[in-house]
Amino acid sequence: MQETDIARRGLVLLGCGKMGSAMLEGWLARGLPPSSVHVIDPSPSEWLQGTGVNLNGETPADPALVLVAVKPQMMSDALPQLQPAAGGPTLFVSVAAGVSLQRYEVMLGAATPIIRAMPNTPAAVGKGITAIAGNAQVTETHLQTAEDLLSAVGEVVRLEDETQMDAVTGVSGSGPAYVFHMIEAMAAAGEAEGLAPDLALALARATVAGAGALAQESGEDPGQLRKNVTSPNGTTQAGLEVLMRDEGGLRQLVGETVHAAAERSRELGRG
Ligand SMILES: NC(=O)C1=CN([C@@H]2O[C@H](COP(=O)(O)OP(=O)(O)OC[C@H]3O[C@@H](n4cnc5c(N)ncnc54)[C@H](O)[C@@H]3O)[C@@H](O)[C@H]2O)C=CC1
Ligand SMILES: O=C(O)[C@@H]1CCC=N1
Repeated sequence: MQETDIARRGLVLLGCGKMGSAMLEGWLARGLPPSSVHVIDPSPSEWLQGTGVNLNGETPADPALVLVAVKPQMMSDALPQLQPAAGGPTLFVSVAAGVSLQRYEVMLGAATPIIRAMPNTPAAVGKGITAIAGNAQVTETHLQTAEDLLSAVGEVVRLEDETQMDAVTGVSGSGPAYVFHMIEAMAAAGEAEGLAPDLALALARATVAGAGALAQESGEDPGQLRKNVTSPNGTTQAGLEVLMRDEGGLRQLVGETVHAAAERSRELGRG
């Protein structure tokens, strides 16, 4: 990461659990100096303690950016401690599911530039995707600052409308968990077909990773990539007939899965 405003004025990370750590790991790996990061977390992990970041000490009065990564349920306890940085030049970025820009404006004041972001944990290896939407105080420069930071750990997309954030959360925020479960399910199925557990897991993991990389790098439509694997009357066709049965199967299950996650995000938004 280049010498940026963040490297000079500092970044405060409020909450460094699974998502905060995933992003921090990505930023440090890409050259953000640990000395510019100030983490507030009452239960720091061993990994965090070994990173060299400033931990639970005094934070800069006007950091370039405050990244909020506590659980939505902890927000009203955790956020007030950063109130002194609000209303000035500091940009607030929150990754909490379901917490609306309007709720942040109530807590931080409507004069504060606030960006709501939805990242995902592949950020830890630079392969995340984050959607962002800002309040009325957010300028193009703020959006670019957030994009610079978040693009260090993967892709960034801007949303036209904050209400799209619930659907984004259902697809890409929670999505890695669905894919990890697919790996678990394929490995278990391999075992059921007689493979040793280690071998079944290695095959499932490499297949999901390889298919993901091919889908990303080839630029080919995923439907065409699927057809490329499927020989007429061959093994894949036999498998897909189960997975895609009666227009239902996986497509329906994934639809219900994403809908449930998006609905939960809407529910969290209602407080
Ligand atoms: N885990 C994921 O894949 C994703 C999570 N998110 C969002 O990220 C946020 C954090 O989620 P996770 O990292 O999964 O949860 P987590 O429970 O792993 O991390 C939350 C962290 O906040 C800390 N904390 C608790 N009270 C605090 C306080 N008063 N001040 C400062 N820190 C405090 C906890 O010690 C913990 O380390 C949530 O709002 C979630 O919606 C967003 C996208 C993906
Ligand atoms: O499960 C959650 O609530 C968070 C938000 C998206 C992924 N993890």
